[in-house]
Formats: sequence, C-alpha cells, structure tokens
Amino acid sequence: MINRILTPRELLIGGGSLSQLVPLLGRLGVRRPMLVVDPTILRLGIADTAIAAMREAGLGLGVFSAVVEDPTDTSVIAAADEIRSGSHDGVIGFGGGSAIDTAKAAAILASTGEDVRALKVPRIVDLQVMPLVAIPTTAGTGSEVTRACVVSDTAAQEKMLILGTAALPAAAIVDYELTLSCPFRVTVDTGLDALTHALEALINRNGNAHAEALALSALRLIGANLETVAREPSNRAAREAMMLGATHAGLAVSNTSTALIHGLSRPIGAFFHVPHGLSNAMLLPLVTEYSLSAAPAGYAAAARALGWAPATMGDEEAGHALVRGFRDLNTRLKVPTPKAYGVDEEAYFRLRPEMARQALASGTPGNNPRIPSEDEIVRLYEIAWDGGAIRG
Ligand SMILES: NC(=O)c1ccc[n+]([C@@H]2O[C@H](COP(=O)([O-])OP(=O)(O)OC[C@H]3O[C@@H](n4cnc5c(N)ncnc54)[C@H](O)[C@@H]3O)[C@@H](O)[C@H]2O)c1
Ligand SMILES: [Fe+2]
Repeated sequence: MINRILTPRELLIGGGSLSQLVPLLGRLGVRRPMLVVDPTILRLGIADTAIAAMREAGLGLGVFSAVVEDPTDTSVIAAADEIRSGSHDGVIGFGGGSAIDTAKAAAILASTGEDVRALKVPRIVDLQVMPLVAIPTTAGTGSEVTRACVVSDTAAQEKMLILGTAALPAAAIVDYELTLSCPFRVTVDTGLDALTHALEALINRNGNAHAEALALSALRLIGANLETVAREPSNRAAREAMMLGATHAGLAVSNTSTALIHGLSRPIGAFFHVPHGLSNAMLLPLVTEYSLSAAPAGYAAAARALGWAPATMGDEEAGHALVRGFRDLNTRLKVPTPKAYGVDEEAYFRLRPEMARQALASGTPGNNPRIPSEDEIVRLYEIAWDGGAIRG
C-alpha cells in the first residue's frame, strides 16, 4: 500500500522561533506578506516584534485582523479581497486555528479565484497557492501542519471542511511562548482538541505507521502535561510539551483524516457555537465507548500512551480504562455537557437529523473503526445531550 504523507516544507520549532520569521519569508521568496492575525493577539502586543521586524526589513506588509472565531465565508472573502487588492505574494496566519484557517482559505481564494463553497469535501483541493506561513498561538488545532481548513457557510449553517495541498502551509513557526497568555478555558479546550486529533489518527481506518508514531508521541506529551498547563499557565516546560504534542497530533491527523468525534462535533459547533475543542471533548467518552469493540488494540494503545493503563493490562480492560479516563478528565477540566453548556434543548433535538446528515456528508464518520448509520448518529446525539453512556 502506498501512503501519501504531506508536511510543510519547513518547521521552526522552539521557544523564540518567532524571531526567525523574516529570514523564513526570504527563503520562501515572499516580499509582500499579508498578516492575517487574531485581534486578541494584536491587542495583547504578541505580534508587535514580528510586525516591526517585517517593516524594518522593507517588506510590503499588509495587516488583516477582522478574524472571527470559527471563520465564516464572508470573513475569508474579505481577507482574500485585501490580499488581491494589496498585490500580496504570501500570507501569514497568526493566532489560533481561526486565524490560521482564515489565512488558508483567503490564500486559496486569492490565488485561484475559486468560490469558497466549491472547495468543500468531497473535492480534494490540490491546487497551487501562494506560500502560507502558519504561526499558532494555541496548542490545539495543529492547523499549522494540516492539509485541512474549516470555514462556516453562514447561509447553510454548516462548517465546511476543505482538504488538499492548497490548505497545507508552506512553513510553520511553532513557538510555545506564544501560548503563555492563553486563559484557562482556551488552554483546556484547545488541548482537548489536540488530544482528539491524536486519538482519531491512531484508531483511523486510514491509519499508517507515520501517523501512528506521531499520534502516540502526541498522546504521551498531552497526557503528561494537559492538566499541568490547566493548573499552572506559566509552566514553560508544560506549555512547550503541549505545543509539540499539538503539532505532532496535527501531523498525525493530517495524514489520516479525522473520524467520528470530529464528524459529530462540527455540526454542534455550526449550530450552537460551542468552541471546537469543547464540542469534541463533550463527545470523547461516548464516541470512544461506541467505537471500542471495533479497534481494541488502538484504543488500548491510546490508554497506555496517556498513562491511564499499565503496559501489562489487556486490551479490553485498557479500552474501558480509556473511556473512564475521558469521563474523569472532563470532570476535572470542567467540560460541560451540551445541556450544561446552555445549548437550546428544543433546537438541539429538532436539529439532530440535520446534524446527522451534515456529519455523514463530511465523510469523516466513514474513517471510524465502527461506522454508524444516520439513525445511530441521531441516537448518539441524544445520549450526548446530558453526558450519558451507552451502558447507562
Ligand atoms: N485546519 C485544521 O486542521 C483545524 C483542526 C481543528 C480545528 N480547526 C478549526 O480551528 C478553529 C478553532 O481554533 P482554536 O481552537 O485555536 O481557537 P480560536 O482560534 O478560535 O481561538 C479561541 C480564542 O482564544 C483566543 N486566543 C488565541 N490565542 C491566544 C493567546 N495566545 N492568548 C490569549 N488568547 C488567545 C482567541 O482570540 C479566541 O478568542 C475552529 O474554527 C476549528 O474548526 C481547524
Ligand atoms: Fe479539531
């Protein structure tokens, strides 16, 4: 079997690596970068030295900061228009996944002239685009190394998945110091997103040895450090480990695709604006319990890498320890159920068939070890409402 493994052409990893942005742009041949930056990052002054260095180097810098959380079609079209009108020849995505995905989608639109809706899966967008440098400020999405990008279709209330080399950054700067300012909820939710990426890469039907190695590395790093960063936001060693874990998880999942948790999570985000990592975490215990019997070795390996099952424990028992571990972790990290989060109950139950349809249309449930029918997905949404379990 042939595995097609894709990664950015250059990764700069380590504290202080942001200082290398100007020479990196030089190596990529970018003279007129458009900086697509999270407004909070701009306000906190986190991008100031990079902006000053680019100006000092005489680069034709543009700044777009109208990034919205869970980027929309209208916001990415606005960014693309500015890239085109400013004749920019490269894009920098600086912020959480929302800023990086805005930069990705805008670079694709500006480079190709395509309509954003025409890019969504099942199409694979292997088109040539201008160089993109991704600089994450959350240890979460791994978008800095993935060939994926998520844009909300405002009219259809759907989170569109865009996949292909067009969405793969040319380079990434992975500097954990940029995450030191993340508040508790952002730290935890994005960390749980990274954990979900690693798990879904490990148990994926498209699994491969490359993704497995990186997923296990990510689970070890995240298992040992997520609760530490939640408790001690200034712990640099733990922040560094979480950042590396998120990038490893991104490299893993980009080369397998996501699975059932992300498939079910995106519609919850699209309709009820639950942050992405949180909607994943709400589903982690239940979907793992549902899927366990179809990939016992993979789930057991995840439990061991997270430190929740000793090497001597058999696969079946380790799988159950994993489900229990996710439930306990959610309690300790204050992850609410959809009900406790304040999701509108009437709308949630009315929309569950449409959410199931969108989940299946994204294609990702088909990568899960156990593939659910549309009716089973509706049932999973029902059980997830107040954090229920299949075995009661
Ligand atoms: N492309 C991919 O591979 C991929 C993978 C997973 C998720 N996503 C997408 O990424 C988006 C979520 O990204 P995210 O979870 O990183 O959250 P985000 O980018 O939406 O940021 C969440 C909040 O944290 C703030 N923030 C970010 N960095 C900060 C910092 N260093 N200090 C203080 N505040 C900071 C932001 O301003 C924002 O208010 C969703 O749209 C999701 O669908 C993409
Ligand atoms: Fe994710």
